[in-house]
Amino acid sequence: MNYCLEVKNLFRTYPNSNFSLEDVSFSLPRGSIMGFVGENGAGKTTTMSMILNTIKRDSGTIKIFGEEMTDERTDIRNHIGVVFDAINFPGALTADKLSAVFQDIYREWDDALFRNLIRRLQVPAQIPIKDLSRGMTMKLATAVAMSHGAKLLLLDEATSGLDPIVREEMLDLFLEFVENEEHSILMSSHITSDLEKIADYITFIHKGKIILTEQKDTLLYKFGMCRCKADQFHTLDESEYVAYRKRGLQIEVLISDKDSFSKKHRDFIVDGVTIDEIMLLLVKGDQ
Ligand SMILES: Nc1ncnc2c1ncn2[C@@H]1O[C@H](COP(=O)(O)OP(=O)(O)OP(=O)(O)O)[C@@H](O)[C@H]1O
Repeated sequence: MNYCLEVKNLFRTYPNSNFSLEDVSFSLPRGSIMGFVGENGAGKTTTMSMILNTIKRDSGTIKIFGEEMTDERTDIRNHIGVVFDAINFPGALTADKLSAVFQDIYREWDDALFRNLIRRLQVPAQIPIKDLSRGMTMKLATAVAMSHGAKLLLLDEATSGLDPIVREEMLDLFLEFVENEEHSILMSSHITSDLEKIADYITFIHKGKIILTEQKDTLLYKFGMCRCKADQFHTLDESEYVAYRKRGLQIEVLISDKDSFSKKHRDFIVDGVTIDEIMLLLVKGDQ
């Protein structure tokens, strides 16, 4: 397969912190969107900052567009568009003026595309950035990330705090971005319903370790959740489930192939499962 991003065996510890990133590996195929999911403090921003090379890795390799990301490869960075939660543009500038600034910074800055995007996202072009709402600033950051010839977007909580209508507009933009099969997106979000709408792959990170990376359709249509009583649960072999969790008198059991499970166990009721439920079971359950 042709990958836009290949992250292999990343390790990183922080001084004065219990947290460590351990052996993080995943690959993002070109032309696709990967949702990056995990609890607060799981290591999503740390991983994305390493991909950008703004945080150093202790070991491991990162390949972007097939080439290794090193300190010298500023040319690769120019092809990565970034929307991080705490984006800081100079507050006194307007979106209008920002375009002129970026024209000098980015060789491939597309002023017409930028203006089209801010018009479409209804970002006021003449108001100083410091006076824009947080949602407007995130929309502006998205327009910037998409206007400098980026082939890979790193979106860290880019839609958090936005109302459902604006989020929908942003999701549409992301889908349009990857229509060109060369473009790809790695997107962290706690709003997993957004990822269910647009992601092709979901990667789960927990306490600095990747616990699952899978096609979204496999998770939503092949995985399943079975709720049963303890005596029923004890008839199952460990190899038949991914994780389970006791909730009151019920046991929730995560299944990786609900059709073959249902054929074998006709007395069990197996439902579909959401990304949130999978994460809860993987993180809070027993494997
Ligand atoms: N410079 C630093 N020094 C020490 N610890 C740090 C530093 N930066 C991050 N950490 C720790 O690394 C861990 C992972 O943080 P990170 O920001 O990557 O998590 P996250 O998954 O993005 O979380 P969230 O969903 O809350 O944004 C946290 O425990 C955080 O406190």
